[in-house]
Amino acid sequence: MINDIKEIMLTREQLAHRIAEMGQEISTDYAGQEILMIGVLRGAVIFMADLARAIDIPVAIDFMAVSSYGSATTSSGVVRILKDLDETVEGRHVLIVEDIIDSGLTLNYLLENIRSRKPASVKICTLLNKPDRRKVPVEIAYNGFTIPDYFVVGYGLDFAEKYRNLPFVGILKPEAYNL
Ligand SMILES: O=P(O)(O)OC[C@H]1O[C@H](OP(=O)(O)OP(=O)(O)O)[C@H](O)[C@@H]1O
Ligand SMILES: Nc1nc2[nH]cnc2c(=O)[nH]1
Ligand SMILES: [Mg+2]
Repeated sequence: MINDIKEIMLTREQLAHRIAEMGQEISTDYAGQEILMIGVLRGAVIFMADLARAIDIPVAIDFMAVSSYGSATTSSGVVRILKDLDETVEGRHVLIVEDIIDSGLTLNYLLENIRSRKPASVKICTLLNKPDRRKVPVEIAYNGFTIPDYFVVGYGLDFAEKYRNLPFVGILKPEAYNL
């Protein structure tokens, strides 16, 4: 598996260091309050597990799964909910947690959807941000790393469901795309 990686972009130490910083910043910003962290399945799971443990105020966690907005056909920005929240959002401080923001279409939809449920507040936290690929603007409150437009895997991010369990973020060798 590691032989499929051309280059490590973010080492496990860099990830751990930055996530500790993000956890402290979030704990300070929300001091005296409680957060509802909403992870977007499946990529965000690994990041969210580490981030939650870097936060030292009370957090509840929940997850949503959405369908991708379509590949070959149209990129309409319409996202379908495959798994909805179990928790109620009304009156709570929501932090949406993502592994990566690319076109912004997924989050643009999710943000509107969560806002319609009347949270006390809602902010976005992402590990990685690829601004070069943005199609719709997204306001990010907590951004781990801004990265150039390479397809990356590891630390939750997959290629065809593989590589999510790598402890670092890396760039695949071209031959690894040939399944
Ligand atoms: O900004 P966008 O262009 O909308 O792209 C970002 C989304 O795409 C990825 O999810 P994916 O659909 O690959 O599902 P996964 O998390 O299960 O891998 C990623 O985890 C984000 O949710
Ligand atoms: N695995 C993976 N999924 C993505 N979704 C949007 N950008 C990326 C990326 O660079 N890697
Ligand atoms: Mg994916």
